[in-house]
Amino acid sequence: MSGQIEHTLRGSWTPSGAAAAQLSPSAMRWLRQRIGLTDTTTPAMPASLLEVPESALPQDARDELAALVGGEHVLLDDAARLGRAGGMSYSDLMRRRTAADLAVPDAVLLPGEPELVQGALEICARHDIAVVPFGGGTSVVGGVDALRGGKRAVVALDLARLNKLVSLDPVSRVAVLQAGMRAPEAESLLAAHGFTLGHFPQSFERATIGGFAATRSAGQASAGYGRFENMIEGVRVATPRGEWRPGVAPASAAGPDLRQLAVGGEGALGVITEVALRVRPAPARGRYEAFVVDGWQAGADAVRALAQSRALADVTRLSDVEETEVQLALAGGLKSRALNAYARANGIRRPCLLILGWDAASRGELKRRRARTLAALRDFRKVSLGRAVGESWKSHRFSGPRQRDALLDRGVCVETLETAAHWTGLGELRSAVRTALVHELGSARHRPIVMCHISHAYETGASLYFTVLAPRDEDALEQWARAKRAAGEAIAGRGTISHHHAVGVDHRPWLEAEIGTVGTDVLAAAKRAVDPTGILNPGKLVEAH
Ligand SMILES: Cc1cc2nc3c(=O)[nH]c(=O)nc-3n(C[C@H](O)[C@H](O)[C@H](O)COP(=O)(O)OP(=O)(O)OC[C@H]3O[C@@H](n4cnc5c(N)ncnc54)[C@H](O)[C@@H]3O)c2cc1C
Repeated sequence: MSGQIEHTLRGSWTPSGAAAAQLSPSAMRWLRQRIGLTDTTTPAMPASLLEVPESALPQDARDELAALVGGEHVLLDDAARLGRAGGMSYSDLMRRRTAADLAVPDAVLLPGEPELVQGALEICARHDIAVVPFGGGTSVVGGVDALRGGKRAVVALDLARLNKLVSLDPVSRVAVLQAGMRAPEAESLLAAHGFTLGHFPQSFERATIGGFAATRSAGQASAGYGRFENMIEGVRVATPRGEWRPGVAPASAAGPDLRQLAVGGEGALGVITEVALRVRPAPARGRYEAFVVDGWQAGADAVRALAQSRALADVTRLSDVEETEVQLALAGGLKSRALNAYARANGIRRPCLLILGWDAASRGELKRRRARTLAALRDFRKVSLGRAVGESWKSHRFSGPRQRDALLDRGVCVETLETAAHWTGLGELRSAVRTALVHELGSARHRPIVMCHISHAYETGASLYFTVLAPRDEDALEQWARAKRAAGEAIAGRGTISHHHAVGVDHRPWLEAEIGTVGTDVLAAAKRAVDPTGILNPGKLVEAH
């Protein structure tokens, strides 16, 4: 794992692209057979083949912005602009591979202080220029698409230079971090003081503190450390109307919690420049282990039992039969056969992988917490696969995007989507989404794999995270757009359109059905209050009018 992947790299996760993945020839043979893939290769396209329109940023605005942030921090070159053109969804990556239309910003701004972000917004508002806040650029819902929204031009406001630890209060255990700091840097700065945030999404290597806050991100250890918004004590936000800093105490009854307008505001309700975060002492001990349980429903019941008896491990992750099969097959066919034989010998017919991981301050605490989790699972049939499989999951937990690069090169349509619901409706939600995806992506030639896991569980329900693997159509963008539409329709009325990826552009068609007309009006009113002319991230989450 590298903590320093250049976040303006857009066509692949790491500079070495597919070569960074460990996909063996036997894994690829298995996949070809399983989904009906033909032997095509579609490597990433060089950036020089992508079209970059001339910058539309007016000269007077350019001069004012350069005077404010420094001429060297207003970038107009093609590489800088392409480096902030879109996020990291399958569609974003395919647009790069097929040289389809990219929404390229007219310029990139790199302010170095919160006051300069504020100043830049005021200049952009005066010149009617749209502003897209850009953190790590890992959005998978079109959140950083450089949409102009009828404005004269659009700039990407890259927060990369806002990367300082502003303060650390070890007594209250509150750290104030600037918004452009990336997760690995945040963890290593906090580790130097003996603390951790405990936020480990799969996008950890590239995503930023501001991006996590703006999208209400959820990390793999959310059961132990909470979702990102649970860690937020306060935010500093720049808006075209001026700066505000909601959040002065750990809890407050001074009206609705206004922090939540910036947290989850997706850059449409302000640019977060600093975040005050609850930190915890870095764990001295950790243990990850793996089990298989018999079938999805038994596994979901087991995770519910853990959540409802407050015995969840910090990482609690249940894969369905399909995901278990794929994980093992892509890791090496022999392992898959051996596991199935072992599971069957122990009475498990439909193995579903359950990963449990605990962090603790001491050996004693680790022992107590593990015992509590295992006691809550006592009545569920399960077979232990031991620590090696659990620790291997942990050490590969950021490798998914590398594998995705390799699959993209080989003509696979590979994408994820997520939702959440209460326990009562979770089974129906899973079936509905699965059915929709299999129907849309399947054909006589194509046999898609639709897999699912639970990685965030609550007393009242859980998230569902789907991954699809299917042979790619001629028109890759339309193929996925159809599947995504079908999944969105299946989710509407059964669960939330997003548990942690946010709304962006892609989920807007379903937002009103979820929050109602009154909810949409409340969001629009908030938008008008902070951004009267609608320059902030047009086309995402909410419009001003
Ligand atoms: C391979 C992969 C795995 C992922 N895994 C997870 C996961 O496990 N959990 C999870 O929650 N998400 C995951 N995501 C989604 C994504 O990483 C998260 O949404 C993350 O929070 C985005 O952070 P970022 O810094 O990259 O934000 P960006 O992508 O740069 O921005 C995301 C949105 O927030 C806005 N924004 C960014 N910074 C600011 C700011 N300072 N102020 C205001 N608005 C801002 C942007 O305008 C945009 O709308 C994954 C994405 C990928 C590609």
